[in-house]
Amino acid sequence: MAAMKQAEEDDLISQSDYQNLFSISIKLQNLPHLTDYIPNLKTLPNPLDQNPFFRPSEGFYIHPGDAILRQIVLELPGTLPAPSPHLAYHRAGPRRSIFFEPSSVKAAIVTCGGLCPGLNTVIRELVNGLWELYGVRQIFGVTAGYRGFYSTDPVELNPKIVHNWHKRGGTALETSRGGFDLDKIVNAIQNRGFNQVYIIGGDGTLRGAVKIFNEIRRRKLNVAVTGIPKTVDNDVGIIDRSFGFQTAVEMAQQAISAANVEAESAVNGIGLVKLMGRSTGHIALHATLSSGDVDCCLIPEMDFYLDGKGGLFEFLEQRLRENGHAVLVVAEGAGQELIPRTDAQKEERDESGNLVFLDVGVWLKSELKNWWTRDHPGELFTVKYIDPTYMIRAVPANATDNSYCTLLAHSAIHGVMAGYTGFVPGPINRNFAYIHLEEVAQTKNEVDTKDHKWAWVRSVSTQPDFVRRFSTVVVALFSLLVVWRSLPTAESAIGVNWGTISLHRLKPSTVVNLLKDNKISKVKIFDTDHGVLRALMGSGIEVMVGIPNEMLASMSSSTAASDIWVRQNVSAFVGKGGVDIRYIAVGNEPFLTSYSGQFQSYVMPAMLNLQQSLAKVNLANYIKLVVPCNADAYEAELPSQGAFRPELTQIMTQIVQFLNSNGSPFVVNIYPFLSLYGNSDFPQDYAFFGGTTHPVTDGANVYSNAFDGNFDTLVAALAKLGYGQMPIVIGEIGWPADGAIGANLSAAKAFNQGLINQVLNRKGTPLRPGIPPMDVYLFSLLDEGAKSILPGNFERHWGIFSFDGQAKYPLNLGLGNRFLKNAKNVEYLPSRWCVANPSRDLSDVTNHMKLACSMADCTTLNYGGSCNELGAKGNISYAFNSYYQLQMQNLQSCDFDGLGMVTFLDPSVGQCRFLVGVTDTSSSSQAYRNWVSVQFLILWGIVVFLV
Ligand SMILES: Nc1ncnc2c1ncn2[C@@H]1O[C@H](COP(=O)(O)OP(=O)(O)OP(=O)(O)O)[C@@H](O)[C@H]1O
Ligand SMILES: O=P(O)(O)OC[C@H]1O[C@](O)(CO)[C@@H](O)[C@@H]1O
Ligand SMILES: [Mg+2]
Repeated sequence: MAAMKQAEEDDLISQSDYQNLFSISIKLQNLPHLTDYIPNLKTLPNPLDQNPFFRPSEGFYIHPGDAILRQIVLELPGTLPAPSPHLAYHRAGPRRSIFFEPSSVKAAIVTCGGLCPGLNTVIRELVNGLWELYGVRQIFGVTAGYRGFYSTDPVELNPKIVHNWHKRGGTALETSRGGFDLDKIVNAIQNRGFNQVYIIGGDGTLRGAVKIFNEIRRRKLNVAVTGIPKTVDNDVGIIDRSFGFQTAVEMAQQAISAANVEAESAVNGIGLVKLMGRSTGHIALHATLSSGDVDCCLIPEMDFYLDGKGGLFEFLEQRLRENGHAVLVVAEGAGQELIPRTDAQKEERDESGNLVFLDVGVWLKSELKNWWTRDHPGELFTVKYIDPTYMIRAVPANATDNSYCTLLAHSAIHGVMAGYTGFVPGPINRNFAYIHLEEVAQTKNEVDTKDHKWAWVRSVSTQPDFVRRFSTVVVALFSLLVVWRSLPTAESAIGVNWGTISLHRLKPSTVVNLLKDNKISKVKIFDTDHGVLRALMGSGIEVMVGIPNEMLASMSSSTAASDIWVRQNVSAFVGKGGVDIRYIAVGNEPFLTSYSGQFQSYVMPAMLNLQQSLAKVNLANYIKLVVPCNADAYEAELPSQGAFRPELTQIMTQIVQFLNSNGSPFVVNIYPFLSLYGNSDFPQDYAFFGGTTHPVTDGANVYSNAFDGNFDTLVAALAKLGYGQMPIVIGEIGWPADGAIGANLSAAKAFNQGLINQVLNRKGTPLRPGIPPMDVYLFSLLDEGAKSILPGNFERHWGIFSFDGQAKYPLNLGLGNRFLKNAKNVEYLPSRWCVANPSRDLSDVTNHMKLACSMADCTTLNYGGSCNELGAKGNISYAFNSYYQLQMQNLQSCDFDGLGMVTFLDPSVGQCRFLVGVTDTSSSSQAYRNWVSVQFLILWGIVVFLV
């Protein structure tokens, strides 16, 4: 009885929880409307008022305030889950007033990209809906995708023509990839007098639609644009699911059944089915769940491997032994990084620029055969490979998808007739909503391999998780912490430095997701920013935190100071579900020559105090103290003669002894770029990894790159102190992509990829052959626009990602993904830029520019930078925009005494990117902005005074 009462009480929500629920903040997402840029458009009553079948009753029309919440699962009682504020979208459906006179409507419908069941239904229902609901009579189909706008005449459509189309697969309008020519498309829309444009397509198409919408808005045309999301892969974000997806899953059943029959009817038979899904495995997952015949499902979101313990072959071996057969489903994008490719194949793209995949099914089939012949020579074995991919997407939609397509088309029409533009209609939590085109174009829907659906797939099939594990002996030793974590033969790992001296700072949780998406499992930060540490909690990522040089004096003063620091910054975060702190960097390059020894005497005492503090909280064996040194701590003509700088010999001896007794590695930062930058005689190719015409010969050893030479100089220096075997971690290494001659995208890519390949190939160096550095932390993850440019303008451009988490170039980190994945869910400010007003005389702009650039980042404008060739006006616009974004697009910040103006057209030219800021106003970015505002006032005062 008491237990029941308790359970009832647990189910009750207290009054305060209700208050909590109703006080949640909700942000209604922006939905563009024609009146945003064409004021005073005439409205008309909705003709549905007169429609005998509808006879709109109370509540029929959608009210402007009707909204759909994106997240409807709340956690009560207790704190509400992220995100805060909760996002809401305008509800789709007919409006009381419309902004188009039906007789003046000229609608265009186009389909782009690959096929998908239901395309013809959407076209048919657009035609029927426009015709029947609103009385529109001029409806045209644009043929063969985007290129059709300008290369062929459109075809006139009416309900009679489209009558049977929903029963046909494919698209009666034809489709294509490529052919996106913005000017030609918008000119054609304008010339042909289209005022409603319905664009049906996938992620690429929607990105194109965003550009068309922006251009139409720039030209202030009375033309509404909507993008209707099409994808058989179900990879479009925000909406519940895309049309055609259910049909595809249903069709896949036939292939899986056939594979099962073939497998069952053979001795040691394997049925292998490839399904579509370039970057997401939704079809494979759902087909597996509903079929019940599948033994193993492989999707792009999950790595797998073939050989060895826990691998695919081991699993299949067991299945064949138990059942005599097995069925394997693989999504086309799975395992792409495992398939060997020629250089040409690595670059091959389709007309739209999508990477062309190799056939994972054909490859798997051949690997399976090789495995069996190798391990079971002479034993019967059959693999039947079925590729139903085009059959699946070429069929007409099933009943569920057909009715979905109908609602989708009608939602689009209602929105457009009501004057909305630049939007996508789609179901969110089973209610149709209008979503900003750009938001949809940027969001991807991937399979969440941590949710219950994927867990269920694994539990039904008992397929492996394909996570490589240490042997139990190693795990036991590891947990006893007697293992020398830095065994010279251990796998090297690529990690990254995450610095936060930024003007536009991404949310820490966004950055942690970026790390996870890129499978980066080691990160080095320069302090113990609690926002960053909180975001890293539970991520499983190993972290090196840092104590800034300025704090060394206090750390060295007493164990009381180090106790507090450890308690507040380390013990408060480690533990189950916490941050996996593995290293504490005591200072950052504290022996740098330019510091003239100011931190030198604090390092050892600080380490000793910190070691004691760690011991008090039982962390001394798990967390290692290290001292990242710059490579200027040692010197030599030739690597074998390497020695620490004479004035450092004593302290280095103490440090190295300390590191050795605690099982810690030596951490060094090596920058071949700086050698090249600071020395005009330095042979350029020696800085990279592709071989050199200027090798360095050191006795029997020949060095072909600066990194190896530098590394071995350190090895020799350590050997002189008696620690030639000490493991070495590269704390920072990288190449900037902008801001100097030689700092560009291709050089940065060549250096970083060369380095990663060399490390992962375990080549080692002449003094440590076959033993690469223990870990390598790339410098850096993101650009930091607020860094001092004393060393050079390049200092703000070290990121492999730009400040907003967008990959600058394709880079294979060797961690499982073939390329870098961009940050997801970045909350940008609106797509607006501030530029120089072309109608104004700009001769008085100098002070404005100086001020803008003293606060915002203009380093790319200088010689060697990506925006160096903009010309005078372009430079001004760039400076204005950088400042405007820094000020969170505050309208006044684009004034510049009337010389600036806001534009909706992206002024970026070639590789010169005019940024749009991100909306996070948290922590240090805000602090920095406050700081710059003060500086601004001071500077402004000075300028006024000087004038
Ligand atoms: N970033 C972009 N900007 C402008 N147009 C684009 C962009 N990406 C793709 N497009 C254009 O959109 C059209 C369709 O793109 P794509 O071939 O990638 O198919 P999709 O719409 O993504 O559909 P799916 O991949 O589901 O078949 C093509 O005409 C292509 O040129
Ligand atoms: O062979 P095509 O027409 O380029 O299309 C193949 C691609 O289109 C899709 O069906 C939709 O994106 C993918 O699943 C597939 O990779
Ligand atoms: Mg696509």
